[in-house]
Amino acid sequence: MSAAPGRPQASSHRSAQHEGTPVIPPVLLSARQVGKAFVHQGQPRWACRGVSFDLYPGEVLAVVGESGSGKSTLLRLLAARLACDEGSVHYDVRAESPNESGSESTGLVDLAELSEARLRWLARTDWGFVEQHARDGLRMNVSGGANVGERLMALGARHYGHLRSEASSWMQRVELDAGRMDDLPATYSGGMQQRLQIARNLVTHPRLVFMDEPTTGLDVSVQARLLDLLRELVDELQLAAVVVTHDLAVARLLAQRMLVMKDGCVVEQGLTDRVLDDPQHPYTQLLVSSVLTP
Ligand SMILES: Nc1ncnc2c1ncn2[C@@H]1O[C@H](COP(=O)(O)OP(=O)(O)OP(=O)(O)O)[C@@H](O)[C@H]1O
Repeated sequence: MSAAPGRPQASSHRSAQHEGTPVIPPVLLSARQVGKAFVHQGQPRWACRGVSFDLYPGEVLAVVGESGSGKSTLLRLLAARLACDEGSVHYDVRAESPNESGSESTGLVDLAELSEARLRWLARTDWGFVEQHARDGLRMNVSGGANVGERLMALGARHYGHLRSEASSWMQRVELDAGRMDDLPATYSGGMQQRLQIARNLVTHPRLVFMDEPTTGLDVSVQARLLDLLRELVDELQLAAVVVTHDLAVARLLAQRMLVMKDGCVVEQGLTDRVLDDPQHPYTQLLVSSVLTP
């Protein structure tokens, strides 16, 4: 395992603890100088570059910026859906993840060093990924209940009665009528599909959920209720999340911290209230004032 740079080592934690300094919780996800380039008209062009931050368990980070600023690319790098061209992403891998060779590391591990089996395990159990368009995150040809039960089956659950009862209870938890569990998702409204996608992701109690514009494109009233629901679930389940949004109100409501991206780079980061109430970078000031100005 290669340690992420720039982080205090275990011994310095111990001495800080000794002196009565508050103990820093272990990092869940760590990005260091993360970058990705795509070829555009024969030339590589950086979609995002030089992004660094640490995310702690139970913490919600919003990534904001205008269209094309690199938010979704960053999210896909963090979730190992894309490989970094520069830098690295480390994740706190649990001991119970599959370890076929018996030699794979646990603790904070570089995602680039994980086997396909371990990455698949993370994606199906310890992580969730909520897509902007629910149909990209659902299996549209199986029932709503099967969509929720599927991730449990990936963990080895086979008892049909248990799978149905878990699916039913999660559907109710996201305010869906459990009586619709045998219906195909295509027969659900957009807001219902999004709630189903959230249930599908949370059924395995992931520690980290990636969300790409989770409420964009829905009616304003549906959006407001969905945001409340997400906030309740994040609190109740102590989820860590990285939420990509162009909507500063979503960042304010869901996230304790935020990154502001422009042209693939982070121009400002900090506590959400501080960044939104006292933006330092001219671009953040512009974003904030464009929302406030009628
Ligand atoms: N698969 C790809 N191939 C080529 N270029 C890409 C690819 N994905 C993203 N890009 C480019 O990378 C840049 C950043 O795109 P990205 O989708 O990450 O931005 P974004 O901030 O999420 O935008 P939006 O809010 O519109 O989704 C854009 O210039 C985009 O055209």
